[in-house]
Amino acid sequence: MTIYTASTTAPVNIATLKYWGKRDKKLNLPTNSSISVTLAQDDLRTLTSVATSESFSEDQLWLNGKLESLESERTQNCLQDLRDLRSKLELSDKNAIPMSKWKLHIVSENNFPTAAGLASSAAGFAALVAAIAKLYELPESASEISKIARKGSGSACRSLFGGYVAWEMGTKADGSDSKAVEVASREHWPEMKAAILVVSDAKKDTPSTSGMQLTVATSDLFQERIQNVVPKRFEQMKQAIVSRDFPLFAELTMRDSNSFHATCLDSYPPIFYMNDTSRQIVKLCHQINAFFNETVVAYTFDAGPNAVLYYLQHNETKLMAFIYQVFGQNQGWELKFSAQDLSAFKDYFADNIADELAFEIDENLHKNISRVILTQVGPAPQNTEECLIDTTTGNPK
Ligand SMILES: Nc1ncnc2c1ncn2[C@@H]1O[C@H](COP(=O)(O)OP(=O)(O)OP(=O)(O)O)[C@@H](O)[C@H]1O
Ligand SMILES: C[C@@](O)(CCOP(=O)(O)OP(=O)(O)O)CC(=O)O
Repeated sequence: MTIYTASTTAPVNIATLKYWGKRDKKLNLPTNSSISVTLAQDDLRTLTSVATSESFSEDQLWLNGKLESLESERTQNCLQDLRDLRSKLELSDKNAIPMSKWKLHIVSENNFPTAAGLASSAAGFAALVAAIAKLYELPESASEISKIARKGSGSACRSLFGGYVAWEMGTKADGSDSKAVEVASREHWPEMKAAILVVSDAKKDTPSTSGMQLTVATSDLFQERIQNVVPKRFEQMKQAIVSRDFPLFAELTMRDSNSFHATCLDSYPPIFYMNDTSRQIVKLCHQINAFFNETVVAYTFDAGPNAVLYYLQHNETKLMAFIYQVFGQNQGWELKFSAQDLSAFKDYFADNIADELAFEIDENLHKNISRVILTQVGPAPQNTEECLIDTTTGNPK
């Protein structure tokens, strides 16, 4: 019996204008539009292989080597939509293989911790949907496919694109206009880099889905955010990206992270995603920008304490002089920087910063960080020849 396979890698994306709140829980329709930067896949990615064959008896998912349930309504919605599109294709092309009726085997691996607030669900659902779309040879555009990933996890729709991405909230009740679109390609602004400070013990306070439901239901501040703050910011941030205006992009990003976490605190009972370490990092970023009298860094925090710092390549030495000074003892530096780069950061700190410093650096801050992930803006999901499925058995290799 022939087994057909396809494999795709998909990226993580980190929002600079946050999605927080649903107007429809089943379809994952948001209460505001959002914007994100797609990160490079050498550092953070999901690899998903899918297989289908007339001989398979049930849909199965292996995630990081373990069988996982495919029962969740969200996953079922994704599989159903993909099968519907395949079935449409089969009706229009009598030679098409009737795969839409066959079961699927899905094998997926994340090269980073799952469910640790590193947007694994975004990369995970984007990879799942993109791999099946490839297997089914669907002709639909990335924006169309993003609507299916959205049903898996809202933020996953943005991982269907590389570079700078908007999720347009849409207004229709059926969600047909709630999709991801490209704001600018990676090539438009390739200088954008990201440093993720993974805060130890990054256990989630409240899952995103229930957290945002609570905020929608109880926060007064949230109404102000979605009605007056975000719509304006959405346009400004797109403009900042198009014109490569880092100071504006950075200020909007930091303000939006703060605004999102303020609505969490304003929920009742309150939700705390940031912790003391997160707050110290916020303060440090403002101190760094004030020190240089220039915006060299922007922070943003998702539904957890990990910090994502955005900065431009040409400011790397200035920023990393500080960050390496504080977090140099953490893991992750050698993966991206040579010994020469690292000593350049040290020298810059010693020669240009140490004597001028008007604030104290907390020498213990690194103790609350488990590792540093150094990455940059990256491309859309990629087809790959690497396959996690044994093509003779249809099971994981
Ligand atoms: N490769 C994958 N394929 C399919 N589903 C995945 C994959 N990776 C993660 N998921 C799904 O996403 C869930 C984790 O999502 P969760 O929102 O809890 O964490 P997160 O995405 O890491 O954090 P956050 O969304 O707050 O950044 C997993 O339990 C699994 O159901
Ligand atoms: C804070 C966020 O990261 C929230 C992401 O929420 P999810 O996309 O994980 O939520 P569900 O749609 O319920 O799966 C902000 C963002 O990525 O825009």
